[in-house]
Amino acid sequence: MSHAWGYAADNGPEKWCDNFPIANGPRQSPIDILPGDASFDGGLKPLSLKYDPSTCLDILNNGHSFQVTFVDDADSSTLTNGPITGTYRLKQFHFHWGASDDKGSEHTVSGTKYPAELHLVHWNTKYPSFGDAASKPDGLAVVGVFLKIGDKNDSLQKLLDAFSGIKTKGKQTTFSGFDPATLLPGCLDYWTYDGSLTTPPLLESVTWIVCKEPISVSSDQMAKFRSLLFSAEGEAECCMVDNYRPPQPLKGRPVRSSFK
Ligand SMILES: COc1ccc(C[C@H]2SC(=S)NC2=O)c(OC)c1
Ligand SMILES: [Zn+2]
Repeated sequence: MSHAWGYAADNGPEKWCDNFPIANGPRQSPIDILPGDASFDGGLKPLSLKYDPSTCLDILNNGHSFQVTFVDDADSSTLTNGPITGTYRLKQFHFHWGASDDKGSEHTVSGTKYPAELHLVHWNTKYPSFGDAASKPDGLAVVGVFLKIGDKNDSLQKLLDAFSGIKTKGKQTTFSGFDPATLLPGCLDYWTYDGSLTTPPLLESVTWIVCKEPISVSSDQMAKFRSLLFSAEGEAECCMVDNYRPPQPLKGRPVRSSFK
């Protein structure tokens, strides 16, 4: 496999196990969520997501997706309650999407793929840093939100309007005052299970919290996602599409729901 992992045939998800054997581990993500097999857990608390737009720092094309990064040196933007204990700080959010509207999400629901999926990445403040937390079994909590084709999403549009500055791999621009709460669905019912990062290093450190309700995105907006490039300036252009890992074996893990 070429050194750098990616999503192409020669370096994509089917090849990641060559350099990252945990790819075949016991708690890999994403998964296909089967609502009928999930167990309602009345002990699960509602999610408490409290985000401060002033902690929004920049927007970056990292060559795999685009991400918006937050200042995380204080408990300004946090996730508490839900299935987790303690306080987790928002580090970044990013997306996964397809080359067409019929695919793109990482998690699926009864085999249904959504055109895109948002990941809001939080780290457990019982550890000194994000990097340290990323290697611990309770280190990270990622909130996943599905995107479904429908009305234009004005909050997403603010991200898309910044794409001119981050078209190629490695490009980054300042991006301030964005409130990630505007990307959340109205209903915060969720499924939760123990999983992993969905890209190398595939660390099994994520408490997954997948929202049942999707947010909307228009087909024109999805086309704009696909205008980003995996490639760097000056390289042969490679459209940033199909940057999703397919569902992985559940291996006996319980999936709980916060709703009946
Ligand atoms: C510690 O090193 C990493 C590496 C990659 C990602 C992003 C991956 S993991 C995910 S969920 N979705 C993605 O695309 C990380 O995010 C927490 C952390
Ligand atoms: Zn992700």
